[in-house]
Amino acid sequence: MDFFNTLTYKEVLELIEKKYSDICIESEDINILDSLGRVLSEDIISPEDLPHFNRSTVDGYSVISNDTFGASEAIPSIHKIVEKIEMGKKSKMSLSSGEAAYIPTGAMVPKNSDAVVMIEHSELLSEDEVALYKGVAHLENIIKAGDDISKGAKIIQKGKKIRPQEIAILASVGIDKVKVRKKIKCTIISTGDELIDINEKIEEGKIRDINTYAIEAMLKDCGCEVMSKVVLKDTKSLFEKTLKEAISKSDLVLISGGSSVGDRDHTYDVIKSMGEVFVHGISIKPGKPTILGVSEKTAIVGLPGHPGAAISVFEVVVKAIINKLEKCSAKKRVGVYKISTNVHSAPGKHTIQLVKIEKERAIPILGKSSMISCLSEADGYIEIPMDSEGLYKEQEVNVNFF
Ligand SMILES: Nc1nc2c(c(=O)[nH]1)N[C@H]1C(S)=C(S)[C@@H](COP(=O)(O)OP(=O)(O)OC[C@H]3O[C@@H](n4cnc5c(N)ncnc54)[C@H](O)[C@@H]3O)O[C@H]1N2
Ligand code: MOO
Repeated sequence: MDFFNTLTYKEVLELIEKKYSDICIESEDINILDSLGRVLSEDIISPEDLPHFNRSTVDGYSVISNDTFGASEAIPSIHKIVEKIEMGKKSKMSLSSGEAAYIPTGAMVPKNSDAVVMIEHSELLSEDEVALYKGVAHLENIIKAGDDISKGAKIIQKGKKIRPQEIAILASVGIDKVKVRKKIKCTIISTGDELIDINEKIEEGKIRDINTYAIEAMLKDCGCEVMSKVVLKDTKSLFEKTLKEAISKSDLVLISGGSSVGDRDHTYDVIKSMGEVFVHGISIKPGKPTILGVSEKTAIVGLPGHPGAAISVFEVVVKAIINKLEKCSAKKRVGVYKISTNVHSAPGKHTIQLVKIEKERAIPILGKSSMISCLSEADGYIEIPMDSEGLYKEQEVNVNFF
């Protein structure tokens, strides 16, 4: 007999897409330097060309390329130096045939010039005359206006999580503020008569509260804001009051423990009394007794109490919910490795197997989901789909990094 109405992992991901589509996190305008790790809520259109003038990519002599045709070590082309271009200044000249202008890397190429000869291939004959020992092709050593980014082009798509690379591109076209999703407001509720805080004296039968700390750290790592966290005894009335308050001030409530079907496991009933429960049981290992629900515009997740299971479910389920709420397109950081040994998986279950990377091999870390030591040893995890019988030694696997 099974008290759970277990769904497949794929079905759960589809329900996340459907059931949380009405929850939309508002946007705010922020300075680009504060936007690291935030999710863009608008497409970014470049207001200008980059570069916005033709620039030299080398130190040398700006010329008309045709003039240098056939130039070599034996027969250089001789040019009159008509200008010494300075950085940050507009070139004053328009080159005529037989002329050259000295130009530093990054400076503005004069009018009519279409190539630059590197300084290594030149010899000053006098103050205003230079011999060029190498011919250059049209546009050689020049980056043209708009070559990198053209005005009006979409340079970053909405939904992108901002990294230093995005800050660089925003700066390059003079954008100092962007619209991003506000931080998701979260509340953590941990339940369990046995739980004591980390600075209390340990007694037999008591368990130190790990999950409140781990969940807060994971939420912060995802860029969420933890509004409050509370540790409760397994008392239904207190649980109801706390969840009601949490729903009123949060976009996402994470509950740890009490998600199974024991007589002290109230999470399912309490969420149900306040809204809809659409998942109770997922065919994943670990993490079967996971609950997903929604009340008004708040997503509610009941995580299994075992810390290993709670963390695994956070990785594969809660992160998908966070991405959904923020409309974020970020992908997981994945590496392909060979597995060091055969791995058996649970038939009919989507298995989340912790691994560490050593000598370019993914090594499974075997232990129960209640064993916390495995987590810190792991560099990431692999997912073995429910229709697979396991993995063979040396088979290639995708490692999702923590
Ligand atoms: N009859 C069944 N029993 C259980 C099943 C099942 O399918 N049928 N599934 C097992 C699995 S798998 C898990 S995981 C647990 C999850 O149960 P709960 O979510 O109700 O979690 P608790 O019973 O409250 O706690 C389980 C375990 O984890 C410890 N725990 C709880 N909270 C914390 C915390 N904040 N920090 C550290 N450790 C915590 C708790 O002391 C228990 O040892 O259900 C199985 N049972
Ligand atoms: O979620 Mo449980 O073992 O699958 O820890």
